[in-house]
Amino acid sequence: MSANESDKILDEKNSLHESLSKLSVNKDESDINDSNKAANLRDLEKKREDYLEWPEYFMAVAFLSAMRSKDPCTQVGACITDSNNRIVGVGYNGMPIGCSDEILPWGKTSSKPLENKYMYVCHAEMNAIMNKNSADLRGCKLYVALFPCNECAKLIIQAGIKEVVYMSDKHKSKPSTEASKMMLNMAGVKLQQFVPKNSKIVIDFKEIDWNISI
Ligand SMILES: Nc1ccn([C@H]2C[C@H](O)[C@@H](COP(=O)(O)O)O2)c(=O)n1
Ligand SMILES: [Zn+2]
Repeated sequence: MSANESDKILDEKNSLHESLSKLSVNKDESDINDSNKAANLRDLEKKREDYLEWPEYFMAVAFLSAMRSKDPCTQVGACITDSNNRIVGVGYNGMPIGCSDEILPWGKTSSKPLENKYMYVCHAEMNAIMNKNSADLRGCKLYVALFPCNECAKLIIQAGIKEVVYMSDKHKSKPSTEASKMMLNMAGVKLQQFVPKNSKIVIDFKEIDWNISI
């Protein structure tokens, strides 16, 4: 055999080898795809593990209702639940029913108390209690974004709510928070700061594959 012929045979052999190894990579990829598909199908036959737990769900409901607030500075939501984990009241901070939130002030820096929101705004906790859809709130839990003020603490206690789960205690050095804590502790209301398991809970209408046109 000539040197030319032997080079040609070697080239053909190499190219065959290359094609075979490409085929085997493609086969590996397709094996991985198949096993991913099988795993996904198996997942659809099992209970989901990444569902929202009750506290996450109730705090998320509180935060969602806060999004209804027209307060330009602080939006607070509250959610009350009974011992069967049923939501029995939801509220957010806003002006009293029948009092126009176009007319009453939303500012807080006027030297005239009547021109600030504080005189008028109903707090989220108050609204959640007033909006209750069950006969009474004895033994219920209240989930709220901000620690309740002293006025709301009185309502919580009188309503018979037994536990407050709050997210932020950022006004802890205010006298109204101190008075609130004193009363809630005296009345035996359990206070628990919420530690979120999810840093984000997202509702993305566009991500949901239900043929929704947005
Ligand atoms: N636990 C709380 C604390 C506050 N709020 C509401 C009441 C006002 O609209 C606002 C406080 O005004 P800021 O001084 O933060 O501008 O937040 C509530 O509903 N519940
Ligand atoms: Zn309050």
